[in-house]
Amino acid sequence: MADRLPALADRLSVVEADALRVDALPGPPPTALVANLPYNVAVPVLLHLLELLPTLRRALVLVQAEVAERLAAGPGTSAYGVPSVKAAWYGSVRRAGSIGRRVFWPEPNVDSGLVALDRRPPPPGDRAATFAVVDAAFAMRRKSLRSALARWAGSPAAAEARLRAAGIDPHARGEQLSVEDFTRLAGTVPQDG
Ligand SMILES: C[S@@+](CC[C@H](N)C(=O)[O-])C[C@H]1O[C@@H](n2cnc3c(N)ncnc32)[C@H](O)[C@@H]1O
Repeated sequence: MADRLPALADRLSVVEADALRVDALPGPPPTALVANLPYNVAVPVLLHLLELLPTLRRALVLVQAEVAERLAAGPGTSAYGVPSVKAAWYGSVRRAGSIGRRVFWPEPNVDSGLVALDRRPPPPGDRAATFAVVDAAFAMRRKSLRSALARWAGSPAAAEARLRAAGIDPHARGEQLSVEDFTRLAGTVPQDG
Protein backbone atom coordinates (compact mmCIF):
# COMPACT_ATOMS: atom_id res chain seq x y z
CA MET A 1 0.00 0.00 0.00
CA ALA A 2 2.78 2.46 0.94
CA ASP A 3 4.50 1.65 -2.38
CA ARG A 4 1.45 1.81 -4.60
CA LEU A 5 -0.87 4.40 -3.02
CA PRO A 6 1.26 6.39 -0.57
CA ALA A 7 -1.42 9.10 -0.22
CA LEU A 8 -3.86 6.59 1.26
CA ALA A 9 -1.44 4.36 3.15
CA ASP A 10 -2.36 5.83 6.53
CA ARG A 11 -5.96 4.65 6.00
CA LEU A 12 -5.06 0.97 6.01
CA SER A 13 -4.06 -1.03 9.07
CA VAL A 14 -3.15 -4.68 8.78
CA VAL A 15 -3.84 -6.69 11.92
CA GLU A 16 -1.97 -9.97 12.04
CA ALA A 17 -4.11 -12.07 14.33
CA ASP A 18 -6.37 -15.09 14.56
CA ALA A 19 -9.78 -13.72 13.54
CA LEU A 20 -11.41 -16.10 16.02
CA ARG A 21 -9.45 -14.64 18.94
CA VAL A 22 -8.82 -11.02 18.05
CA ASP A 23 -10.18 -8.85 20.88
CA ALA A 24 -9.49 -5.28 19.72
CA LEU A 25 -8.84 -3.40 16.49
CA PRO A 26 -6.78 -0.23 15.99
CA GLY A 27 -8.26 3.01 14.65
CA PRO A 28 -11.82 4.31 14.56
CA PRO A 29 -14.59 1.80 15.37
CA PRO A 30 -15.42 -0.08 12.15
CA THR A 31 -18.90 0.18 10.63
CA ALA A 32 -18.64 -2.44 7.88
CA LEU A 33 -17.23 -5.93 7.56
CA VAL A 34 -16.30 -7.01 4.03
CA ALA A 35 -14.51 -10.32 3.83
CA ASN A 36 -13.72 -13.39 1.83
CA LEU A 37 -13.83 -15.47 5.00
CA PRO A 38 -11.80 -18.63 5.62
CA TYR A 39 -14.45 -21.22 4.71
CA ASN A 40 -13.71 -23.72 7.47
CA VAL A 41 -14.35 -21.17 10.23
CA ALA A 42 -16.61 -18.67 8.43
CA VAL A 43 -19.56 -18.84 10.84
CA PRO A 44 -17.57 -18.56 14.09
CA VAL A 45 -15.46 -15.71 12.66
CA LEU A 46 -18.57 -13.82 11.53
CA LEU A 47 -20.32 -14.32 14.90
CA HIS A 48 -17.18 -13.40 16.85
CA LEU A 49 -16.71 -10.14 14.91
CA LEU A 50 -20.38 -9.18 15.26
CA GLU A 51 -20.12 -9.71 19.01
CA LEU A 52 -16.75 -7.95 19.34
CA LEU A 53 -17.64 -4.94 17.18
CA PRO A 54 -21.04 -3.47 18.07
CA THR A 55 -20.36 -0.55 15.72
CA LEU A 56 -20.59 -2.85 12.68
CA ARG A 57 -23.73 -1.79 10.82
CA ARG A 58 -23.34 -4.00 7.77
CA ALA A 59 -21.50 -7.09 6.66
CA LEU A 60 -20.92 -8.54 3.20
CA VAL A 61 -19.08 -11.83 3.35
CA LEU A 62 -18.17 -14.58 0.89
CA VAL A 63 -18.64 -18.09 2.25
CA GLN A 64 -19.21 -21.61 0.94
CA ALA A 65 -22.58 -21.79 -0.89
CA GLU A 66 -24.15 -24.20 1.62
CA VAL A 67 -23.08 -21.96 4.51
CA ALA A 68 -24.58 -18.92 2.75
CA GLU A 69 -27.84 -20.83 2.48
CA ARG A 70 -27.75 -21.74 6.19
CA LEU A 71 -26.90 -18.23 7.33
CA ALA A 72 -29.79 -16.71 5.38
CA ALA A 73 -32.37 -19.47 6.05
CA GLY A 74 -35.64 -18.71 7.80
CA PRO A 75 -37.63 -20.86 10.27
CA GLY A 76 -39.33 -23.92 8.83
CA THR A 77 -36.76 -24.60 6.12
CA SER A 78 -34.31 -27.50 6.03
CA ALA A 79 -31.29 -25.16 5.93
CA TYR A 80 -32.42 -23.35 9.09
CA GLY A 81 -30.21 -24.10 12.07
CA VAL A 82 -27.77 -22.72 14.62
CA PRO A 83 -25.96 -20.36 12.18
CA SER A 84 -29.29 -18.95 10.93
CA VAL A 85 -30.65 -18.17 14.41
CA LYS A 86 -27.39 -16.77 15.77
CA ALA A 87 -26.85 -14.54 12.71
CA ALA A 88 -30.48 -13.39 12.97
CA TRP A 89 -29.77 -12.29 16.55
CA TYR A 90 -27.51 -9.60 15.10
CA GLY A 91 -29.40 -8.54 12.02
CA SER A 92 -31.41 -9.36 8.95
CA VAL A 93 -29.51 -11.69 6.68
CA ARG A 94 -29.95 -12.34 2.97
CA ARG A 95 -28.20 -14.05 0.10
CA ALA A 96 -26.52 -11.39 -1.99
CA GLY A 97 -25.28 -13.45 -4.92
CA SER A 98 -23.88 -16.77 -6.06
CA ILE A 99 -20.28 -17.17 -7.14
CA GLY A 100 -19.30 -20.26 -9.11
CA ARG A 101 -16.09 -22.14 -8.46
CA ARG A 102 -14.72 -21.33 -11.94
CA VAL A 103 -13.90 -17.72 -11.08
CA PHE A 104 -11.16 -18.92 -8.71
CA TRP A 105 -7.79 -20.32 -9.55
CA PRO A 106 -6.94 -22.93 -8.58
CA GLU A 107 -10.56 -24.02 -8.88
CA PRO A 108 -11.89 -25.11 -5.48
CA ASN A 109 -14.30 -28.03 -5.13
CA VAL A 110 -17.09 -25.88 -3.65
CA ASP A 111 -19.29 -23.05 -4.90
CA SER A 112 -19.51 -19.78 -3.00
CA GLY A 113 -22.21 -17.37 -1.95
CA LEU A 114 -22.29 -13.77 -0.82
CA VAL A 115 -24.22 -13.03 2.37
CA ALA A 116 -25.33 -9.55 3.42
CA LEU A 117 -26.25 -8.70 7.00
CA ASP A 118 -27.89 -5.44 8.07
CA ARG A 119 -27.63 -4.93 11.77
CA ARG A 120 -30.70 -4.17 13.81
CA PRO A 121 -31.24 -4.09 17.59
CA PRO A 122 -31.24 -7.64 18.99
CA PRO A 123 -34.38 -9.10 20.55
CA PRO A 124 -34.75 -8.08 24.20
CA GLY A 125 -32.99 -10.74 26.27
CA ASP A 126 -29.66 -12.29 27.07
CA ARG A 127 -27.50 -13.34 24.12
CA ALA A 128 -25.51 -16.09 25.84
CA ALA A 129 -28.65 -17.61 27.38
CA THR A 130 -30.40 -17.50 24.00
CA PHE A 131 -27.46 -19.10 22.19
CA ALA A 132 -27.32 -21.87 24.83
CA VAL A 133 -30.94 -22.87 24.22
CA VAL A 134 -30.44 -22.63 20.45
CA ASP A 135 -27.48 -25.03 20.69
CA ALA A 136 -29.54 -27.43 22.82
CA ALA A 137 -32.58 -27.32 20.52
CA PHE A 138 -30.61 -28.06 17.34
CA ALA A 139 -28.37 -30.72 18.90
CA MET A 140 -31.44 -32.97 18.52
CA ARG A 141 -33.28 -31.18 15.76
CA ARG A 142 -35.55 -34.08 14.83
CA LYS A 143 -36.93 -34.36 18.35
CA SER A 144 -39.73 -32.34 19.87
CA LEU A 145 -38.50 -29.42 21.94
CA ARG A 146 -39.87 -31.10 25.07
CA SER A 147 -37.33 -33.91 24.57
CA ALA A 148 -34.53 -31.93 22.97
CA LEU A 149 -34.50 -29.39 25.81
CA ALA A 150 -34.82 -31.89 28.69
CA ARG A 151 -31.17 -31.65 29.66
CA TRP A 152 -31.12 -27.86 29.25
CA ALA A 153 -34.18 -27.46 31.48
CA GLY A 154 -33.44 -30.31 33.92
CA SER A 155 -36.16 -32.72 32.77
CA PRO A 156 -38.78 -33.13 30.02
CA ALA A 157 -41.47 -31.76 32.38
CA ALA A 158 -39.36 -28.70 33.20
CA ALA A 159 -38.71 -28.16 29.49
CA GLU A 160 -42.44 -28.37 28.80
CA ALA A 161 -43.21 -25.85 31.56
CA ARG A 162 -40.71 -23.34 30.19
CA LEU A 163 -41.91 -23.86 26.62
CA ARG A 164 -45.50 -23.27 27.70
CA ALA A 165 -44.44 -20.21 29.71
CA ALA A 166 -42.93 -18.82 26.50
CA GLY A 167 -46.08 -19.60 24.51
CA ILE A 168 -44.36 -22.32 22.45
CA ASP A 169 -45.92 -25.72 21.63
CA PRO A 170 -43.76 -28.34 23.46
CA HIS A 171 -44.25 -30.70 20.49
CA ALA A 172 -42.74 -28.19 18.05
CA ARG A 173 -39.18 -28.64 16.84
CA GLY A 174 -36.36 -26.13 17.05
CA GLU A 175 -36.39 -25.50 13.32
CA GLN A 176 -39.84 -23.92 13.67
CA LEU A 177 -38.77 -21.20 16.15
CA SER A 178 -37.64 -17.69 15.31
CA VAL A 179 -34.80 -15.98 17.16
CA GLU A 180 -37.44 -14.01 19.11
CA ASP A 181 -39.03 -17.32 20.21
CA PHE A 182 -35.66 -18.61 21.42
CA THR A 183 -34.94 -15.38 23.29
CA ARG A 184 -38.33 -15.49 25.01
CA LEU A 185 -37.75 -19.13 25.96
CA ALA A 186 -34.29 -18.36 27.36
CA GLY A 187 -35.85 -15.68 29.54
CA THR A 188 -38.35 -18.00 31.22
CA VAL A 189 -37.81 -18.86 34.86
CA PRO A 190 -36.20 -22.28 35.43
CA GLN A 191 -38.61 -24.85 36.95
CA ASP A 192 -37.86 -27.61 39.42
CA GLY A 193 -38.26 -31.17 38.22
C1 LIG B 1 -10.88 -17.36 1.55
S1 LIG B 1 -9.25 -16.73 1.91
C2 LIG B 1 -9.34 -15.06 1.43
C3 LIG B 1 -7.99 -14.45 1.09
C4 LIG B 1 -8.03 -12.99 0.61
N1 LIG B 1 -8.65 -12.13 1.60
C5 LIG B 1 -8.77 -12.89 -0.69
O1 LIG B 1 -9.92 -12.42 -0.71
O2 LIG B 1 -8.20 -13.31 -1.73
C6 LIG B 1 -9.27 -16.69 3.66
C7 LIG B 1 -7.96 -16.25 4.29
O3 LIG B 1 -8.12 -16.28 5.71
C8 LIG B 1 -6.92 -16.82 6.29
N2 LIG B 1 -7.32 -17.44 7.59
C9 LIG B 1 -7.69 -18.70 7.86
N3 LIG B 1 -8.04 -18.86 9.16
C10 LIG B 1 -7.85 -17.63 9.74
C11 LIG B 1 -8.01 -17.14 11.06
N4 LIG B 1 -8.45 -17.94 12.06
N5 LIG B 1 -7.73 -15.84 11.29
C12 LIG B 1 -7.31 -15.02 10.30
N6 LIG B 1 -7.15 -15.43 9.02
C13 LIG B 1 -7.41 -16.72 8.74
C14 LIG B 1 -6.42 -17.83 5.27
O4 LIG B 1 -5.04 -18.01 5.43
C15 LIG B 1 -6.77 -17.13 3.96
O5 LIG B 1 -5.72 -16.28 3.55
